[in-house]
Amino acid sequence: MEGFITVLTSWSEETVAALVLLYILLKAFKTVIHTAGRRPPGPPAWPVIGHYQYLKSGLPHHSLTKIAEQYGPIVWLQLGAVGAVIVSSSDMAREILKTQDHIFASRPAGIIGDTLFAKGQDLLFSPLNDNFRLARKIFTTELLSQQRVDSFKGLRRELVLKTMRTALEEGHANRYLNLSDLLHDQSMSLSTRMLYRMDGHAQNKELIEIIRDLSSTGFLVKEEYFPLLKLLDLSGQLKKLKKLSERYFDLMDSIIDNRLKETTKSKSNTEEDFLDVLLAKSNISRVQIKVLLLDIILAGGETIPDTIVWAMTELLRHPNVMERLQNELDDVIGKERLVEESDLKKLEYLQAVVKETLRLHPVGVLGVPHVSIEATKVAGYDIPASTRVMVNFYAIGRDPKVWENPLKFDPSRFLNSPIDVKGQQFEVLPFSSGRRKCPGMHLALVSVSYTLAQLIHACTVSLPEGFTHLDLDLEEKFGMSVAKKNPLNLLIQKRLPSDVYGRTELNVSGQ
Ligand code: HEM
Repeated sequence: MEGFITVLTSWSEETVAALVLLYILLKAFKTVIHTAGRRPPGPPAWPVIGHYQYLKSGLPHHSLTKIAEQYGPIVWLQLGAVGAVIVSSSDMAREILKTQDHIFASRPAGIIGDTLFAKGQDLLFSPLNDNFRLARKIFTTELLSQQRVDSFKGLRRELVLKTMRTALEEGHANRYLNLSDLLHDQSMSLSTRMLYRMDGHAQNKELIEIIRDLSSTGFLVKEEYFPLLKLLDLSGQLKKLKKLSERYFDLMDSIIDNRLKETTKSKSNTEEDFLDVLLAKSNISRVQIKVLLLDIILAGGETIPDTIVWAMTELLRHPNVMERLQNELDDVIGKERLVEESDLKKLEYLQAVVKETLRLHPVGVLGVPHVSIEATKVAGYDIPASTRVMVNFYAIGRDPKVWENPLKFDPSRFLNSPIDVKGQQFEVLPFSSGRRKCPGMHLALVSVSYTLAQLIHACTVSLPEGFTHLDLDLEEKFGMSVAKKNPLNLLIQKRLPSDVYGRTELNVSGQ
């Protein structure tokens, strides 16, 4: 009852009136939300809102994990007018993402996909259709293929060293800095340089503002679950999203126009970026180009820095793990040079640290909703067509039936273990699996591992005075990427002999 009242009191009178009207209409016309059949279990539902309060809670992946503990690994929720299934175990995830991938690999139509992504003409929000097949092929074989990701190795090195230079300069002046801010700047530069070679340009600043506004608007739009609210748009959310979308489309139009002029004047581009690749294709429209680029900015921009911040937080909370990682780096790299990306495959403990971070902190905690394209059965339960499906990756990585001491940060569990995070095994699925598996996985793993290795090998990282590792919290902030809520302020200083920095771009002024 409390949850129901909290939800209602947080909405305006008009919203409540609209909901009541919707309820009366549904009753009057005997709208059948549940078709006959044996549904998965679930908690009792409230009239009108159903189980929507579980999504509305600050951290939905936590409330959904609690429901799974009570009702089992497959649960039915009525989210306003939308029927949904939440799965929270590796067996159920295998069923959805592998065995019945052909039925569950589509995306539901929704407000974000419609408004920002031109009715799902991108990849992230595309239903299972020809657009999906084309976009997926472009992402996996061209934009984010291993070869393309490797071609940006020099760019990643340049940006990581730039980040470290800023950090060391601040550290030299005894100033603490917010690690998340620093890494988000690095990640945005990486995205925009890969996308269209621009960094620090005025248009780039405009893009950063748009993305910031988009993230703060949030991706759980309640109007999506209550059609009448969508019609009325009392909260103004839809209008706001439309405005942001127009700003983004205008900005990209000017970038594309400039590029077209540039390439007709001279074809002397040295390094092919994503915009070049997409413009060279005759089978995609300008709108598709814009929404595909937005996918990369939104899906990649925050997930990488947020994961590095989680890894650093866990390392600082576990000094023994930090020491073991530093020892590995010193043994394999030595203290006379910096880490290079080509060293990563030799750094087994580093890889285990990254996997363990992704097990406990899979930043895409609930992934992106899937939808069933036809009626089917899962674990003996009837799942109607058009059911929204969410996989709780957060719960799966912490499942006590699978993981011993699941809440302990212990990278050694991944040493000499056949379990990886790449979606082949279902015990841990930070990148999901199947047709919708994250196509940015290779870029993400190499970027996270390389940045983390540089920071731990070349820097000493200290907490503010008076803080110990016991003071570090793991509070989360929900969003498209689940980030650490409280800032991680650090003093970052040199760890290696001075001449190592002097021989690289890390020659910090005044040191
Ligand atoms: C640590 C970093 C990352 C994590 C944990 C992550 C996780 C995920 C997850 C869970 C999904 C949903 C899969 C599903 O629907 O079943 C996803 C989809 C996606 N990710 Fe990532 N991701 C990361 C980084 C990236 C990066 C760097 C990019 C691009 C540069 C990217 C691009 C995408 C795209 C385009 C999709 C949609 C795929 C589709 O719908 O077919 N991701 N990611």
